[in-house]
Amino acid sequence: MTSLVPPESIKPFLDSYLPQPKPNGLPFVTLTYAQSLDSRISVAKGKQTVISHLETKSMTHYIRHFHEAILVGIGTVLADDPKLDCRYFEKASKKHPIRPIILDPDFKMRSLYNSSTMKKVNAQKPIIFIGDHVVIDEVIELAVVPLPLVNGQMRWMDILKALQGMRIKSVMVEGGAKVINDLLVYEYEGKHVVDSLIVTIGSTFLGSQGVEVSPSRGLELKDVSWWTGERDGVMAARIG
Ligand SMILES: NC(=O)C1=CN([C@@H]2O[C@H](COP(=O)(O)OP(=O)(O)OC[C@H]3O[C@@H](n4cnc5c(N)ncnc54)[C@H](O)[C@@H]3O)[C@@H](O)[C@H]2O)C=CC1
Ligand SMILES: Nc1nc(O)c(N)c(N[C@@H]2O[C@H](COP(=O)(O)O)[C@@H](O)[C@H]2O)n1
Repeated sequence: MTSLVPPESIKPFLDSYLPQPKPNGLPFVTLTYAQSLDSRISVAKGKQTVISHLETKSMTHYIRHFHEAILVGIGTVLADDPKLDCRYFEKASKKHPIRPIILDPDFKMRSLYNSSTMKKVNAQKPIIFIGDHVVIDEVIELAVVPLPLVNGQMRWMDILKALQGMRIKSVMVEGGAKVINDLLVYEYEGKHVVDSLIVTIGSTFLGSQGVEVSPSRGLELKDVSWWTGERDGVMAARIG
């Protein structure tokens, strides 16, 4: 397998947004995704849509290289059947292990995992965050973390503390729309939990039927930087 190598100029651009140890011991959270010019991340619900050009797709793998875990919601798994691995590596023999984390309150992965591409290509088994109502009375090969649901939702701080308990020091959150829209505005004790926001903007419109990223309220960004490539732009920033 050949490594996905981003353009050289992306590396210094990303440098100050990559994970660093946090004084509170919680995992460093990078929120990153690719959107169209009309703020859509896919053409329709449940449809996988390529937005990133190769230069920014390879950037995503480069960013994965600096993280210990990669998190998506079950909606993304159902739509994309993702690999959630890291295909940027400096030595062919040294693949970077990145642990897939899936928010799956009803444990749909129980029946999906065996036929997934993830199982075929990714040696790192996912950790599934499930609702604590789920009954498991058979032997399963997946690692599950039951969490309480409040109005059907796991609290983000519960998720982050559970990751901290597993000694995971950095997590790259990639989507989908529900996860992104929630996390953009989530605060704990008055503070945002996202440490870096890295958004690829593809040179395309996906139309009004597309799955939209638009959080429930506006928010200010700081330390904003831009990189522009052949077809895509990338914005890196911090929230709040
Ligand atoms: N362009 C991009 O960068 C990306 C695009 N996508 C696209 O996004 C679409 C999927 O988006 P969504 O349907 O919104 O799916 P999603 O991946 O955000 O998953 C939503 C589901 O995850 C679970 N979930 C999320 N947050 C939770 C919480 N706090 N507590 C409990 N359960 C939680 C729930 O079951 C919820 O229905 C797909 O079309 C996919 O292709 C996904 C990732 C990245
Ligand atoms: N960076 C980026 N650009 C796009 O155009 C995309 N559609 C996505 N989607 C995300 O990448 C995951 C699939 O990638 P792997 O199979 O894991 O390599 C998918 O699940 C989305 O999270 N990302």
